[in-house]
Amino acid sequence: MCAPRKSLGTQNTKTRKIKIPKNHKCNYKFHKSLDDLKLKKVKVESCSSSCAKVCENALYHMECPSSCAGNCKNQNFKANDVSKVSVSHTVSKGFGLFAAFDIKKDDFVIAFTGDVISSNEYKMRILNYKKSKTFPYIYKSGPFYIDATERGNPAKYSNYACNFNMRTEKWQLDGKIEGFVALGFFAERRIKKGEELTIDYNFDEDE
Ligand SMILES: C[S@@+](CC[C@H](N)C(=O)[O-])C[C@H]1O[C@@H](n2cnc3c(N)ncnc32)[C@H](O)[C@@H]1O
Repeated sequence: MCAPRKSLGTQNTKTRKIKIPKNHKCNYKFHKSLDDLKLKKVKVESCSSSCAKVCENALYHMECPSSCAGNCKNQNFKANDVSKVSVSHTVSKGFGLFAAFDIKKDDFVIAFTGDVISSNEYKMRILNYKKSKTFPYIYKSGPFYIDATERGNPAKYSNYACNFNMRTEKWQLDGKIEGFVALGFFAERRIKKGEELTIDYNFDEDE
């Protein structure tokens, strides 16, 4: 049977409204408690090849630094472009994410963004969300969590499907704390405009 192994939970989508910020540039907000850990920052070198979609950094799932030349194609997370998607109601799953254009296989679709928090902060927030009956949009990111509940982008509306059409990749970003991995949704196959965009909720199961 095709079913997600993680609990899907419940939520009230009838009373919620969806706002998609148009210029959502500030994609990750690292919680202040992470400063106390005095973690090193990741240093990604500019690549010597021509920063194509498959430059040497991209092959190792590392986004190129800003210092790479103007034509660099490996800047997906910094760009935080949400123009390839739209959010609409589905028949039976609440809101869902949909392709606003045809998308080629292996193309970057959208990053899952939000507050980057420690596991202690995660535990506190989960309790508070429970108390306030707020549905939590949270995924694990290495030893941290990304909480999109208050500050996420449309990626948080991705529903689960066992024959998902977006795979989740974990990328390292220049200047961010060591251990943090950004979650990017990439087209697993060619996707037609209007198709619902879905992921596998079990992508972090091995952690
Ligand atoms: C991360 S949210 C996805 C967006 C959500 N549909 C919404 O309206 O906010 C996860 C929740 O969506 C619903 N969902 C996701 N995939 C589903 C599926 N395949 N079938 C039924 N409900 C699903 C469940 O309520 C789940 O807890």
